[in-house]
Amino acid sequence: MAPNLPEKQWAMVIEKTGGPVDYKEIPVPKPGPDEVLVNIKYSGVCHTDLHAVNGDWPIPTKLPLVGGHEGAGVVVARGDLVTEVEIGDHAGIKWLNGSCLSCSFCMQGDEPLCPKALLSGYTVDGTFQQYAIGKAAHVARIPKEVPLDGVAPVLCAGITVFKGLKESGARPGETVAIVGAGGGLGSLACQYAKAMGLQVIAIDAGDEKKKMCMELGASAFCDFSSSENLVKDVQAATEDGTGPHAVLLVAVNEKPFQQAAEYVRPRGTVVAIGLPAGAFLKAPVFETVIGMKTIKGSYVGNRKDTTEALDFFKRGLINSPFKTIGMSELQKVYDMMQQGKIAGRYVVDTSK
Ligand SMILES: NC(=O)c1ccc[n+]([C@@H]2O[C@H](COP(=O)([O-])OP(=O)(O)OC[C@H]3O[C@@H](n4cnc5c(N)ncnc54)[C@H](O)[C@@H]3O)[C@@H](O)[C@H]2O)c1
Ligand SMILES: [Zn+2]
Ligand SMILES: [Zn+2]
Repeated sequence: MAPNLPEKQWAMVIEKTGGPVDYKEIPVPKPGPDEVLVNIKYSGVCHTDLHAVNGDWPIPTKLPLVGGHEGAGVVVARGDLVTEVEIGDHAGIKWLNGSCLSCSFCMQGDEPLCPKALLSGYTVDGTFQQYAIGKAAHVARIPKEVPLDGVAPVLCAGITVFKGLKESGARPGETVAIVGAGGGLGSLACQYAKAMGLQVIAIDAGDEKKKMCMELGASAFCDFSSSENLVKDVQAATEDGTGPHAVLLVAVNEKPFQQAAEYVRPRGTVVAIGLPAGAFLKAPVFETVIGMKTIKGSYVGNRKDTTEALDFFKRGLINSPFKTIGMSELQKVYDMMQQGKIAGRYVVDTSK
């Protein structure tokens, strides 16, 4: 442990499921032998953090809990076994805090599927604190020339949509519908899709999100709140009217998970990423079979996806909007998120 580290730090903590989230002083954690301690400067706020507060999902969180899993900062201490990460390196703590690295999933680069995976801001404390712990093998290596506020949302939203687009099999020139395009994952998905040479149909609600999606490179916007027939509108937005080649579902609402298989093009792929509580996917068997459609899930990304997603950002290909707010005001972000009012991503500054 570096001698000049403080004993205490500021953090956002929930004591029980349902919140509230309190700004309080807690001890600075000490890294274990295979871990690093990162002085988090900025952390993005993902809808997953709100699911964790609300207890939406079938897996319980640890309690008390420090949420957050898009944390970007500077390595300030490391355990005795850590050789590949240096003090002073810029690093990111992402959703996958650690995995066993030796099970059959880890061995083939499917670390998110590891039965022993540690989840930041869920099963271990996350990044809504000034000093957070990550397994050295899993921390994201952030190039020094990259701004830590702007890169924070890449650490979950970016990696996840980048992986989802790869899983969709969509090729340059083809069309992808992004459902929930105005949110955190969606806004990054518009940019990654554009950078990959895909055409984007953005689906979300309201003029602010429409304007943002069009600026991010979408070629069409469908407003789910005012459309009388979304399936027809999405198909009509494609060149030959047969629907998009792929659909990325990043909305936090069950309805689009029951619609996407209807408007995806024959041979097309629906990729489910958003995790609305208690929701089910639905598809008409007849059209799915005779249209040879694929429906699949996609879950964050592995270490290689992380490096690649960060590299897109470093090359200046990803410029999704974010707003910065003091970490102590996290509850305000949750309130806006609950109401679907955030266009893009909020990033918290851990110094305030
Ligand atoms: N699979 C994964 O690996 C993974 C990773 C990160 C986040 N997630 C999940 O993805 C979801 C999205 O997270 P986020 O941070 O982008 O949330 P967000 O709140 O920023 O964005 C969600 C967007 O969906 C839009 N929306 C709501 N209903 C819709 C509908 N019927 N049609 C189209 N759009 C609709 C909202 O207006 C909003 O813009 C969350 O459930 C989160 O837990 C999954
Ligand atoms: Zn996330
Ligand atoms: Zn494993």
